[in-house]
Amino acid sequence: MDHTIQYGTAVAGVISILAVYLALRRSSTVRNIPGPASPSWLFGNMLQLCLPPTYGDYEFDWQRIYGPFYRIKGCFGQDKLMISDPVSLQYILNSPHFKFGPTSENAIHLLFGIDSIMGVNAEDHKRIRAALNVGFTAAAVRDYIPVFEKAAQTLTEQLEESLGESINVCPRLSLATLSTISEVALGYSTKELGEEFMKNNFQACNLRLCPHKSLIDSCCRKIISSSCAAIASSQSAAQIVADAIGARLPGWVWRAAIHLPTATCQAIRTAKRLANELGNQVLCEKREAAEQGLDINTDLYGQLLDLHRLNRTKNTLSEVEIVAQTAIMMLAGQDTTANTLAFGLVELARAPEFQDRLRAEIHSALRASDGGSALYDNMPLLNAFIKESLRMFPTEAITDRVAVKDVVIPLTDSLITTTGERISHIPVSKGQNITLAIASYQRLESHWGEDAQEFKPSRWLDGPTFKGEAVGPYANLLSFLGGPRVCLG
Ligand code: HEM
Repeated sequence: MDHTIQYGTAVAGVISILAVYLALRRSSTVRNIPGPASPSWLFGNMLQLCLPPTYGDYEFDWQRIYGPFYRIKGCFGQDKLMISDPVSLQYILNSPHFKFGPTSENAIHLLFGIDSIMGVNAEDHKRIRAALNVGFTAAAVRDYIPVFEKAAQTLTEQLEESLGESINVCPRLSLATLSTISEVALGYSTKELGEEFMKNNFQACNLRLCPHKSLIDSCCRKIISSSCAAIASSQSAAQIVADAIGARLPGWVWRAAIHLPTATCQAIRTAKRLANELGNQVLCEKREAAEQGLDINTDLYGQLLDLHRLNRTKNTLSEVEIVAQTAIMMLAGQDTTANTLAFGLVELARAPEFQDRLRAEIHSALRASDGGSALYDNMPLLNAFIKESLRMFPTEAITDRVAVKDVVIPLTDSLITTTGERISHIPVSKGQNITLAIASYQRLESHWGEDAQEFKPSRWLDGPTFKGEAVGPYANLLSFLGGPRVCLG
């Protein structure tokens, strides 16, 4: 009898849990957001999103059909929200209720370290950003111009030497960006970085696990020309499933897995070791130089060390904290910048007339500068070209976030759910996976106009470029994201 009661209670319990689950499933707003049908339970819409023949083949169509806020299926039937609505994006990027998706978070910890600017959160993040900012103010960047010009000159000479030959510009652009970053951040030339570091940094940039690499991957499929073979996508269906499984594993499994004898784990371990050695070596040399009374305020690390030694502001970093930024500093800006330039060059090659006008503008500005640095802000065509390259080819085309608590996301315009309800806010539960669709946002016709899919620098010269909410730190673009974690560089 007792057993029958216990059995009955257990069955009633299971049925109640099931009923609550089904009720929640039914009432889940996310489930009722319209979106494309899922072709498979295993992959959901992920193959269409991540491996289309050309970037955006499905994504941009979905946006046209369902608007800037829709639902797709991830692997194993998971509901994901795809968001390109400017009001929602602005809200999410500035809200403390969202964090990196689990795969990005674990990859950041492994590759850049938990004490790097991308690995820390809340107050620590604010403090490290405030400290690093000395190297990224408008005045600091103006001081870097001779370094940028030297790198551009070297690259131009190399390209001129290979006139008439078919060459891959991507590794050269990558080398040029690494050399400028190394010089302005550490005061090191690429020669001083050493062969092993350089080789490993290129490899680490290309690791599929590298948070910036996955961004670049998703964007590279946009390139139709084979001239950028070096930055061709390395994603595959197996990797998409592996990422989905990895996202469900706790952090300790990731930390344990890094010791596996695979090529990827080996490359990550080496990248971290080399960055640590480099950071320590640079600080040691600067400490000695300062002790000899030399000025070390000539690059970012010198300034950070000087501020720490003299304790001039409350935002100083300890030597250990400065060293911990080396991996992110050397990786974050290299391929992001190089690939943006590569996409821009492809568009220039396609538009010889525009190329001629741009060249004329640059030559005239150089003549006006009379041997000094050209005034880049006074080159409207060049600035329009840069903005349009960033708009069309954001290196972070999509990026994932997770809600850390139940939260309500605002929308620009209301939408009608699959149950016929009109809603102007979307309630999402803690743990909800969200994809910030940056490339889609930057081609939103309601925001940028009917020609949003066209590469058209003139849009930046012909009056108002966009309608509605302004977002992002630069030119209303989200290529550098926004909010407290906006790109530092
Ligand atoms: C065209 C060039 C670049 C693009 C498109 C770009 C894009 C981005 C994006 C989208 C993020 C946000 C990542 C996320 O939170 O998911 C980011 C963060 C970051 N970027 Fe860049 N980046 C560029 C160049 C650089 C350069 C040159 C540097 C410095 C050397 C740099 C340093 C950083 C750092 C340190 C962060 C982390 C900021 C934080 O978490 O507070 N970036 N970048």
